[in-house]
Amino acid sequence: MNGKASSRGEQAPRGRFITFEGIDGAGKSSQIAATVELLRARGIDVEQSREPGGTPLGERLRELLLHEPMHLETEAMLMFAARREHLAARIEPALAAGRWVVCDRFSDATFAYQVGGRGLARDKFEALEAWVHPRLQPDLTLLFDLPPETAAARVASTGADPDRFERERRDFFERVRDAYLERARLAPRRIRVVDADRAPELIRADIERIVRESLLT
Ligand SMILES: Nc1ncnc2c1ncn2[C@@H]1O[C@H](COP(=O)(O)OP(=O)(O)OP(=O)(O)O)[C@@H](O)[C@H]1O
Ligand SMILES: Cc1cn([C@H]2C[C@H](O)[C@@H](COP(=O)(O)O)O2)c(=O)[nH]c1=O
Repeated sequence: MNGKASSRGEQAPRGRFITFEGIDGAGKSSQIAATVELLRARGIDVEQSREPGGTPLGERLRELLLHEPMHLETEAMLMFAARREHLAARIEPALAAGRWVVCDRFSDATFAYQVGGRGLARDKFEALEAWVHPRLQPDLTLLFDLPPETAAARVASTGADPDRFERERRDFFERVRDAYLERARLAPRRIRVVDADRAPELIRADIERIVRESLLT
């Protein structure tokens, strides 16, 4: 389970890939930390990462993506460029070595934000996804669902300068939320919708149960 190679040189079982998704301010960050802690307490070797980002190049692309105005297709392609690097440099090697990867966002975010929020053509998203990760999908995706006005109030309460996405209007986040829920309907076994409009302890308990039932039994 912990991904270390055995002394007899047997191949470690492939690690598991868990992603967290939701609109900005959904409350993923602290729940990701708690999930990583839960897995480590079980003796699982876990890498935590995020998108866009997760590699030195990906983090530089993140700076551009979050702060530099750009064409919608440029935005989608840069998201997938950062993802390609992330897969090659971190995700694939970790999974192959038996380590688990817990990642803040993956391609469901591109479907939600670029297709749903911005109106990118679906066939362009599908072509990029098929090119960059034709076979890989997360083993489990936790989709934090809540009304955009609640999420916006949470973002505002942090007092941090909002980035290019956080400055979007409520109707943008309504479309992003709808696209996430559509994606969840298309992959109900993989994408589990979590009611994020609740106290953190209740959300945490739900996530523990889902992770246990889906991946630890
Ligand atoms: N269940 C909750 N109830 C109320 N406030 C919460 C809850 N979860 C998180 N928050 C608060 O909301 C703010 C945003 O949370 P957090 O940074 O975890 O969201 P996020 O989903 O990671 O956001 P982003 O995607 O924008 O980085 C923080 O101030 C956090 O303390
Ligand atoms: C992976 C990915 C992300 N985004 C957007 C979503 C968020 O607004 C930012 C990332 O910041 P976070 O708050 O740290 O999650 O990027 C996107 O539009 N498309 C994507 O594929």
